[in-house]
Amino acid sequence: MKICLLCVGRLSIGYLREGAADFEARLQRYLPVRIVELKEEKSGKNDAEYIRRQEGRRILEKIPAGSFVIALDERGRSVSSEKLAALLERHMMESTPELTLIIGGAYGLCDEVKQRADMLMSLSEMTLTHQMARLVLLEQLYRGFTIVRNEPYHNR
Ligand SMILES: C[S@@+](CC[C@H](N)C(=O)[O-])C[C@H]1O[C@@H](n2cnc3c(N)ncnc32)[C@H](O)[C@@H]1O
Repeated sequence: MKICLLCVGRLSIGYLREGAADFEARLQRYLPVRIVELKEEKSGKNDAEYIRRQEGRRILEKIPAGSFVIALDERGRSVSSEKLAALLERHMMESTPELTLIIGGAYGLCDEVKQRADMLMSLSEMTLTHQMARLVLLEQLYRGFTIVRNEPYHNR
């Protein structure tokens, strides 16, 4: 199995870039990880729906065929680290070719992307910046694999 992260926007903050690179490198020990950064829509500044739709179009074009799609949304299903680990393990056992996780831009994800997703997942009920969400997600994926492999990282 491979992991693809589709992210609207870049990591412009140094400490988040550094943290994300660290967890991405740790994750690569378990499986190939590809991070695709998509352009943030700059036009239509006061039209959130237009921005979401434009960014949504770019996201939908990049979803790899045959992948299981998880869209990140604060209103999605909240899962514990153990449940995320179980989900990762299940997809590896079922030979899912690719897990695609999507992080939206400043105005979130459009309905078309949410409908395309197989699951909407929340990292917290609180709203994170898309840059913070990327770091938290990478850490949780790494944590998930250490749980699957029973490696020392997650202390319960
Ligand atoms: C600044 S947030 C967008 C907030 C937007 N107002 C909304 O209602 O979705 C940018 C992106 O980060 C991700 N994100 C932020 N907080 C999150 C959370 N608590 N759980 C899951 N994803 C989150 C989502 O993918 C979201 O589209």
